[in-house]
Amino acid sequence: MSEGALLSVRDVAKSFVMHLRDGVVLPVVANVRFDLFPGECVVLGGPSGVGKSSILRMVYGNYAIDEGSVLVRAPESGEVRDLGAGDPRLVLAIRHNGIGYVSQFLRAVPRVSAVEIVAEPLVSRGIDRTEATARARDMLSRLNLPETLHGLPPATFSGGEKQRVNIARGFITDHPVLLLDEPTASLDAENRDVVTAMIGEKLARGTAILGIFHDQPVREAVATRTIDVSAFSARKAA
Ligand SMILES: Nc1ncnc2c1ncn2[C@@H]1O[C@H](COP(=O)(O)OP(=O)(O)OP(=O)(O)O)[C@@H](O)[C@H]1O
Repeated sequence: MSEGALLSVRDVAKSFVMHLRDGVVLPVVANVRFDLFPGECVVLGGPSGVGKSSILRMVYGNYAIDEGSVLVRAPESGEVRDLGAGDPRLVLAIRHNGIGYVSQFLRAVPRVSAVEIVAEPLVSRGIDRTEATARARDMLSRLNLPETLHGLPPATFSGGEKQRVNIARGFITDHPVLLLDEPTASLDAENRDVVTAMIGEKLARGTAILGIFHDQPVREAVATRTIDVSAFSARKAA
């Protein structure tokens, strides 16, 4: 692992095997190799279908990898661990205090209010519920979610309202590495600016961000480096 990096992806390859289609193999990426350092926002670029989301999901342990390693530095001990080995306990431990993830869509939890969804990561890390709730409300207000919605379950919220609940939940903790999959896709210009500012604050505190941003103004505002995923295309190489 590179000196000072929080995440090192080393020679990762991934194919999808379509079991319902006679086991057809779809190679996606190969030889994926990059590092992520504190305070940088690395943007995954390249055309649709090239494998950007797949890389994020492999780094988060959602997709198993076929080859290579995903090395993560533990926040307290500094110990380096390989998520690519596919140990589910390690994946859960790293999600707890190592890597945060804001997916494109909020997983709707029935009957749980927006403010509880946002406060939950703090409560599960031992923060008092009253304080966690207050911080969740502040973050939702900063993202312009009307107070009347704070106490309601997001199932009936608009796409942009759900996305803001998702962003608030992902940003409320301080994971050293934060993965963002198109966090501003459904947002209006005002809320895009709020999220851009929130990303800047995370970077200033040393968080390392890896993300996909189709929205060009946001991408230009936040990116410190871009990786063109076409360079890792397994189909081109095949
Ligand atoms: N779970 C899956 N099963 C089978 N194929 C998949 C799966 N996930 C992704 N793929 C395929 O892998 C390729 C890369 O998909 P991916 O979503 O990573 O691309 P992307 O670069 O993020 O695209 P976009 O910019 O359109 O979101 C695509 O051809 C997609 O069909």
